[in-house]
Amino acid sequence: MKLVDLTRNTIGAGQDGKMDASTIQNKFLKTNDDLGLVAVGFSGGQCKAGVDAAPMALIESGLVDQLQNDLAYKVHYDNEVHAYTSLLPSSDPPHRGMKNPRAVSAVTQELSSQVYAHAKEGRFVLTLGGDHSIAIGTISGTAKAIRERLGRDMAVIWVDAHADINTPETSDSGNIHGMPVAFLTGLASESAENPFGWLKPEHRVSVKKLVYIGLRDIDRGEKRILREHGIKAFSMHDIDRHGIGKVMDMALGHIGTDTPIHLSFDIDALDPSFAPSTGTAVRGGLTLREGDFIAECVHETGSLVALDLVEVNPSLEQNGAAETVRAGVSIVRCALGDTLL
Ligand SMILES: NC(=[NH2+])NCCC[C@H](N)C(=O)O
Ligand SMILES: [Mn+2]
Ligand SMILES: [Mn+2]
Repeated sequence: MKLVDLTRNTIGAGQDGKMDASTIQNKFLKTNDDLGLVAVGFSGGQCKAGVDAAPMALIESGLVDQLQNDLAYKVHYDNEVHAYTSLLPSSDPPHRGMKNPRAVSAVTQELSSQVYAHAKEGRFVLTLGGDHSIAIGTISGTAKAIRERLGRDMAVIWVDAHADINTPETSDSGNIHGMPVAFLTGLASESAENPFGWLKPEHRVSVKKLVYIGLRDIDRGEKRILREHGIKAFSMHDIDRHGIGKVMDMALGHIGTDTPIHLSFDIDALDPSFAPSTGTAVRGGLTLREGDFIAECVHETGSLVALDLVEVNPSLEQNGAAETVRAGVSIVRCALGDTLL
């Protein structure tokens, strides 16, 4: 394992006169500047149309351009927003109360191997969603690649108003975007008829390496799951009490310095005044600055290996769409090492 190289921890141009992708040396990636980008235009984990248009909106607002030109990343991108239409079943009746189970399963399985292919090369993986069900694909893909490359388990920081840890049985809505964490941690029962039977042990993450930030709308069954498994969670109440600085110290302290981190950022973690265009907005959320700060702190660890940005829905609250997209771009930039100075 590479140690943090303090000589690179300087601001601006390196010795060769070229900008570094980041001044923070990443401990777990092959290079500091290779970035795999996957754009996922998928909305089947919930019922509102429009979240599939987010990757295009983010890219059109200049995200890829900024990653390449401002932040000096080598972006590996197939120039396609994947809708996975050929994988979608013609008929997809509910299963154990889940809506669109076959579609979500097929799409996340394919996405998992796309993310895996980037992560296996030692690249940072940025995935633009789509609804949060896609995290079944992204996190399983990075977890598997990190195990194979480094022989390590990966941690997940889940920034969200919601815990998304319903099992099909505890879910009231049947929307799979409220369940990805249950499948990824193996908490959703693993009977033979599980549509996510393709998820194998190497795809999973431990509940012990899972940390939530920003929670404020948790279903009854989810509260029980969080309590029973002693899952680390920082709610908006905790952020009000301690401040975001202390909360980040505690969250990162729980993970430790020797563990690769996958950050899954649901834009609805932000208060609707900053990010109104999202399918399940909840009042009382993070300020944009707090969201950026979370992303900056995770970047600073030098342990971040992947980022998801999900649940931007430009067709909702049309007046706020541009602002929500801008908030998403800002979070991504901060997680990738953009700093003010
Ligand atoms: N990724 C999200 N925005 N999830 C919202 C989930 C809302 C609710 N807990 C449900 O299970 O349906
Ligand atoms: Mn959410
Ligand atoms: Mn979510």
